[in-house]
Amino acid sequence: MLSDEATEDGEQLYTSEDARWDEDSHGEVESVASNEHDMSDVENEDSDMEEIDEDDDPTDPKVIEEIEAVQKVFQGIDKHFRLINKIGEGTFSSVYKAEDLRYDQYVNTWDIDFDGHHQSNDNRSGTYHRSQRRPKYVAIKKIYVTSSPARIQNELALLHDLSGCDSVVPLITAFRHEDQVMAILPYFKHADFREYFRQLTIDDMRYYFRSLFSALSHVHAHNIIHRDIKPTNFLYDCYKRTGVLVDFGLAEREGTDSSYCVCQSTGYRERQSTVPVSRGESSGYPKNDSRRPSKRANRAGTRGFRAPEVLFKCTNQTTKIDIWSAGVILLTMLTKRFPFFNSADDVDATIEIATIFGRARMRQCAALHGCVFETSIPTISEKGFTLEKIILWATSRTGSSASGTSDQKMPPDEVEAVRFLKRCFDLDPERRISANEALQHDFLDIDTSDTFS
Ligand SMILES: Nc1ncnc2c1ncn2[C@@H]1O[C@H](COP(=O)(O)OP(=O)(O)OP(=O)(O)O)[C@@H](O)[C@H]1O
Repeated sequence: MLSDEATEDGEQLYTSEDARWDEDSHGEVESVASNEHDMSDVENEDSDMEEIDEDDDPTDPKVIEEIEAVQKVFQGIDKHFRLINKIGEGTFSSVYKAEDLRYDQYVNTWDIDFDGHHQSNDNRSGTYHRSQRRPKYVAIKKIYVTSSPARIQNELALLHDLSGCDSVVPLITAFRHEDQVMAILPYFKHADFREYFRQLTIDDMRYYFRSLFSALSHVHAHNIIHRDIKPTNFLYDCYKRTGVLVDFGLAEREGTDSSYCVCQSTGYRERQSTVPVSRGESSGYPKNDSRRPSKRANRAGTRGFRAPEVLFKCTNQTTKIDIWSAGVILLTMLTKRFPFFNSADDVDATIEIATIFGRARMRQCAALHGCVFETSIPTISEKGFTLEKIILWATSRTGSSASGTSDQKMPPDEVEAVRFLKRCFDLDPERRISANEALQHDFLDIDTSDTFS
């Protein structure tokens, strides 16, 4: 559990179980820090130059001002962290890169680059002095005061519960001053998705999704829905071929916000499958429909990544909504188009999905959640298009009848990727592949022993 602790600076802090910021733990910390180190064990580290990064050079006067403001609010933070630059800004937070100045004084179980195995055998702590190693970086996520306390508490509690998986960001600690809250996370070096997604080979995609689905499998095993799977929330290192899932600001425990939806009723799917898919338009609508309460469901997420059941306001959403969003990332890579779906609202988003999947399947999907799908938009055909066709179109590999050419054939590894994509894009969440099943799929059947960690 997270608990309130007072620091030497008199701030009220939340501390996680590794007792970071908890001054009571300093007895142990001192003994850890005083362990002797075999210099030969840290030789490799010594030779590492301090990483120089474009992130490390704040030139924008606004950012410098912001960093000063943060230090003013959190008096004494500069003794713990050297704020370096702003590295991210989202709807709910600003994220700063900082050097962890007191790394050596704590047990750093969160550190996947933990240097313990480089130490002599009798050094159980695996820590050594600052001067003998590379600087350790953290990401400080300053959550905007507009987020409700319950939402902030939820994000921190979920992060805390999810610790222990290399592909999910661990929470080092968190602290609060009045209405200001900061979460301290390990810093993950990653590339901007827009800079690399067009260059990825099918093999690269296998590694990306193996890592992403490992994270999802861990999150879903805890019955947690992330709700905001998108490229900026999966920090991927193309060189190491591993990624880390971040941003649990919209995440929720499955079932928290749910109520009965017709998709749960026994035999409903069977009855649905006997409904003729090519029904004509409905015979009419109630003239005065204003007294019927509107359907309410959690729609949190990012446009373009919402699953159809979210768009149809299913009141019993499951972890499968994350699988759909992961599918959107794969479609983006295969088509080399970002953002692939670009609708401004949920109606347009439904139209975009319907253009691919066609009216017949959209009608069935809508009916599954007690909705009716009808449209007179001529570009939405009854059958839609295959995903192969969409990908070939987007990558200019289709033929034209005018020139008498036919579509190019996809290589077998791409066909396998599309087969996997179809499983992520099952319109019925119950039939959609789960994260665990995905890890067993041929597309993700790779040897990850050659990935760096
Ligand atoms: N641990 C980290 N290491 C490195 N960079 C990070 C880390 N955490 C976050 N970032 C950067 O900060 C950005 C914003 O972080 P995050 O998604 O947690 O905030 P947010 O306010 O919820 O964003 P959004 O509104 O986009 O969902 C990320 O896209 C990433 O570039």
